[in-house]
Amino acid sequence: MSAAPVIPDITLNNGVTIPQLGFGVFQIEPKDTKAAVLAALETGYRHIDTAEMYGNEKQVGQAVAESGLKRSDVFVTSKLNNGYHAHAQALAAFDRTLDDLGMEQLDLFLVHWPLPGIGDYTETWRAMEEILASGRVRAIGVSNFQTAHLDRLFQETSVVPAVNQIEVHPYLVQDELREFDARHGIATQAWSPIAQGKVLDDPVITAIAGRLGRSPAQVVLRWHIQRGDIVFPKSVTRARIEENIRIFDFELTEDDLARITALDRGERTGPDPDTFNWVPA
Ligand SMILES: NC(=O)C1=CN([C@@H]2O[C@H](COP(=O)(O)OP(=O)(O)OC[C@H]3O[C@@H](n4cnc5c(N)ncnc54)[C@H](OP(=O)(O)O)[C@@H]3O)[C@@H](O)[C@H]2O)C=CC1
Ligand SMILES: O=C(O)C(=O)[C@@H](O)[C@H](O)C(=O)CO
Repeated sequence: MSAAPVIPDITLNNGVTIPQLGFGVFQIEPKDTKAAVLAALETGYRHIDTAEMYGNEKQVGQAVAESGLKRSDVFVTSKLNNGYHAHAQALAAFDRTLDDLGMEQLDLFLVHWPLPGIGDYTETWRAMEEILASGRVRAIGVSNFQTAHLDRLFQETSVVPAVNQIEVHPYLVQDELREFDARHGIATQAWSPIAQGKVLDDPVITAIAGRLGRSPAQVVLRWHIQRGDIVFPKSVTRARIEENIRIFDFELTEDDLARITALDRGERTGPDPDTFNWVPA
């Protein structure tokens, strides 16, 4: 196989850098996770996105440890699960995440969901600020926060989140929230970047892919990269893991970008953050 592509870094608002393309592990069974993450690291990915909710932090940690790479060469993100928003529980959950990953320090820790109907995410965020101050995580951020949730954090807490990880793909382009993030120095991370496959047979995308001799997934991932977002497609399929990283040797035109953005139809594949208040039993 040819040399691994060079993946650009994005500099977060506290100076920490993160590879713009990573590898997501949602819905990868624990038994399959180590092999998938090792395949991604062998292919050249240096950024893994996991969460306590995914039940595979241990296997992510094992893959990083067994990869032969230095710990500092791999950027690892995890997320605080929904049942642990209270201050003491958030601190304890972070300890468990580090233990499960088998790491001394995490690169990025996120509040997974705001849960506006049940918790007080400002209390949660103060716990995150304490974790940051402890030096055991290099950056903290949020996930699925809408502008009103962020505004409340700005008013009542001190540290501006480094990232906001939200659902973004051609059927949910989220330009208003992305612009709000950017105005406040928050990097946007686009989850479900290919909408779990739902956008790949769209005629606009297949036509651009055909013209460029690329796959639909490569075109969509390239659209995210040129918009400046951070992405981490998931796959357990070696050929797709390799395909999804080979997006740094071609460019979409301004017209391609605009045509893909115009596919927006406000369609979510996942829950709506304003109404999602699920906590594990
Ligand atoms: N913060 C949050 O609330 C959320 C965060 N996330 C994060 O975002 C990551 C990515 O999102 P995810 O929901 O997994 O969905 P993705 O948009 O990454 O799509 C994954 C699906 O697409 C398939 N696929 C991957 N590559 C290709 C390809 N080149 N061609 C065709 N099909 C392909 C995969 O199949 P296969 O594996 O069989 O190859 C899988 O079914 C997650 O893994 C997680 O890390 C996701 C959801 C919510
Ligand atoms: O994958 C994630 O990070 C999620 O938060 C999702 O699992 C989300 O909670 C969901 O899809 C629930 O049905």
